[in-house]
Amino acid sequence: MVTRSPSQARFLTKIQRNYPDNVLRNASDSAVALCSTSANLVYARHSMNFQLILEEIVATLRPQLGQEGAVANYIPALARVSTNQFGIALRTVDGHEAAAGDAFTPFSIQSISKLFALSIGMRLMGEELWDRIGREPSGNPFNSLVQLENEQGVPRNPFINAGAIAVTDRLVSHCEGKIEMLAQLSSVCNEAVHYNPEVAASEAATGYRNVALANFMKSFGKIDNDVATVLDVYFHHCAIEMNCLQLARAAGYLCRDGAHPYLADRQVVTERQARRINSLMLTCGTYDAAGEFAFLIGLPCKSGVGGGIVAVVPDKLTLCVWSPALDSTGNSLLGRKALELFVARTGLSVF
Ligand SMILES: NC(=O)CC[C@H](N)C(=O)O
Repeated sequence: MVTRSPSQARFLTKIQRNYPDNVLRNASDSAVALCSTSANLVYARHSMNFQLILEEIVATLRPQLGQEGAVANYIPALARVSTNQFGIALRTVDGHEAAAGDAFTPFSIQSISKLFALSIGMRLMGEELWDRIGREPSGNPFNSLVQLENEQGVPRNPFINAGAIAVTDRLVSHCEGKIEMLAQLSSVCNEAVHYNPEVAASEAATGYRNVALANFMKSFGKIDNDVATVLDVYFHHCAIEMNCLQLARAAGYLCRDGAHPYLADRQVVTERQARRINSLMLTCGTYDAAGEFAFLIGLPCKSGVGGGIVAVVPDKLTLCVWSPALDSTGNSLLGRKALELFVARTGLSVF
């Protein structure tokens, strides 16, 4: 007799509802896609070989490497990264994995860390976290100052720089921010992860806008701790290095209702919190391109200027794609194209 925790049982019921014949749980690299017709909803079985799909995406996009976009050169340590790289990896709810291209090359996770900082903040503080941080898309670049003045130092959402600095301030009040982040990430991706000290130092040396954002919020009484301390933690979070597969694993709790990707009986966040994080990723996770991402891809996504994008297919899988050349909104150009191809090829989208 298998014993299951309430969260595991809830999760299993949900999966069985979505997949009546349990194909996803039983077949190694197959999945079931929920298809709709104009008349009614039907469950259609597609045999999906995810490894093959990822390899096809790499083959399609590799010829476009280095043609368009630019690396984030406002952080000197990132300006040296070769644009000639592309990786993609995924992990399904039942732990099957696929990886292609440069999926094992470590890169700077940058703003993808905002996703994990938010998760830690929600776990530690619950609703209280929202006293000083909004939940609306900003419609402005990720490092913009303009809205803060009108909105009395309350950032629009936790995924722009001002919002993540505000989250980091709350973390500094509740825990050892740097240590907690590494502990959390190492736990959810099942191996040790590290900061790149050179990238952290490079950010600190040139992070004038972040210094301005933090001081501006402090002037409104919205930052409790010493600004330099908060920014030191924030810069270190951005400077964590991981590869595509590690990130696909680490974000796994977001496609399994908050349940830890590796540890039975352990929630990373609650089911409701996981749903809310996914909602914020969809509406705010790619800055002022969030509308375009929702329109073209329709998945909760979180990007970073290192060129990584994490995407969630709720109840099914988490995906990470990486290519360093960015578009004008700071999102990976080929990363976005890869996600478009993945959704077109698999039909896996929340819509
Ligand atoms: N969008 C990003 O990835 C921005 C993160 C970067 N470290 C910054 O603070 O500007």
